[in-house]
Amino acid sequence: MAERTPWSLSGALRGMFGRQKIDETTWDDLEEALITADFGPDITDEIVEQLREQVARFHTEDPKDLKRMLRELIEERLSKFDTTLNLRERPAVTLVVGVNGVGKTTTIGKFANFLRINGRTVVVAAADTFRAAAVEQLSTWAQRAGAGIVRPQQHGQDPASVAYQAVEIAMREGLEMVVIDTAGRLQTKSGLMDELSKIRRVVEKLAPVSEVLLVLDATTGQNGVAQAEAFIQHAGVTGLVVTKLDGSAKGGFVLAVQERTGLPIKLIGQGEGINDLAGFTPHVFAEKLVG
Ligand SMILES: Nc1nc2c(ncn2[C@@H]2O[C@H](COP(=O)(O)OP(=O)(O)OP(=O)(O)O)[C@@H](O)[C@H]2O)c(=O)[nH]1
Repeated sequence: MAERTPWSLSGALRGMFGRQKIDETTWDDLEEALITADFGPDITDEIVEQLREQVARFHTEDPKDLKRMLRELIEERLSKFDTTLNLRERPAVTLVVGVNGVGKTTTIGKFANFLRINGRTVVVAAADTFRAAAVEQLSTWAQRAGAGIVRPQQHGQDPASVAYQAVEIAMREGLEMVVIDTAGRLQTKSGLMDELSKIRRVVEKLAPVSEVLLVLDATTGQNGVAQAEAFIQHAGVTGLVVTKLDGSAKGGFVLAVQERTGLPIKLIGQGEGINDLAGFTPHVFAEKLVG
């Protein structure tokens, strides 16, 4: 995981854990820190209440105990979801979806690189067939990652046919991973959402889709949860990727989005570099979050 962790609560909690004893100010400060970090009001209330109970039960007044309890509680809640990527099929097909500009193409570049480092053969499909710049951007990433690419043969070609071709090539050439980039779309545009269902249906004529990853930008905060819902309905999302955590103070978004959608976070993006992508490990994340 990258070193920069602006989403860590440690700064916000420093004053509070620096005091001698837990008192009412401690609880106010904790609540404020959790709200600021975008845990959302409901989860914040639940966490504060559970910690108050634990502190009373263990008769402790030591802020260090409270810090440990907070870390453990967040880890326990994050761990309720299975964050492992399911890439056992051959080829394993991953469809990447999300609204404009959240970081889909960048994530695919980093993901292809991650798979290559782990010894997998990869082909990416540029199923964003209207934006030539998007195809070029993906092509540059594919080259850097050492992955093959299937591009549209003409402007505006049916995205489903590009995805289909990529899977076909993977099957013919024995490539292990297919990662499909899709055009960014607003969750309100039903035509574009139907297009996603079509890509999926067409690909499934050849091979099952192993993962449908919905990319969410951490800086959008709770709004991201609303975005997720339409995609879950139309694209059969299996996991989330949270990007731009490096530019966000909203580490709590990770727990909020997981609990509110019921979908596991499978990858996190923390920068624009090819190595700035990591699998999601609740223990590591909770430790970095609470400090
Ligand atoms: N800081 C930071 N920037 C990121 C991250 N991921 C993506 N970006 C940046 O976000 C911007 C948009 O990324 P893209 O990958 O083009 O987003 P997209 O979702 O494919 O965009 P569309 O194709 O327009 O839908 C680019 O400037 C990326 O460099 C991240 O984890 N951290």
